Amino acid sequence: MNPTHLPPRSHPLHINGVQRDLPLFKVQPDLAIAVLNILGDTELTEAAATALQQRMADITFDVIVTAEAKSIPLAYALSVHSARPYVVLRKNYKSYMGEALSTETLSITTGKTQTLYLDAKDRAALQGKKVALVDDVVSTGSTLAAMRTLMAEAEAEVAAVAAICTEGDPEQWAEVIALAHLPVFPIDA
Ligand SMILES: Nc1ncnc2[nH]cnc12
Repeated sequence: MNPTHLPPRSHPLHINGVQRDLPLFKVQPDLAIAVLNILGDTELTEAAATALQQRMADITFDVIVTAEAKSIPLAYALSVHSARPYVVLRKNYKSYMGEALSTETLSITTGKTQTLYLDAKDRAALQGKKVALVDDVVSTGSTLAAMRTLMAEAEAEVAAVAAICTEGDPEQWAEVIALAHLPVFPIDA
């Protein structure tokens, strides 16, 4: 409890010299999360990409892979910093994606099942390549598991997993290169 005995309404985040107060958002009747949304936040995205690029400097990877939508700016910035291309796993199938691969994931923010698609041209580009999986927040691991499934089907090797934040149980995410950890916030009945 904070001094006023009210539950916190935001959570501070410090990334490579940039500070933000993340608003708390109820995702289940008994649980809130501190929401990180880098869309439109160039300063935070750049700070995170710079720090992650440094942490990944010794890792050999050919392509960055992320999932739509909030982490696309991070993948783009990391692509510029590392001079590697990036691939976005899509949440909706479009006809131009050809014979795409697909798999399912459960979103903590929407509580709904989503499908991730790997475009046929990206599938060809990833075959036999080493990839760095990138996300804004690794939370339940559902998106990460779906990304791993698609990489296995595309015959790409996962060389690294990187995120701005992990969330929940920190020990579960020891393999993830992350810049901060977010607690989750149980809500009393
Ligand atoms: N704390 C968080 N902020 C934004 N997106 C998330 N997805 C899962 N946890 C999240």
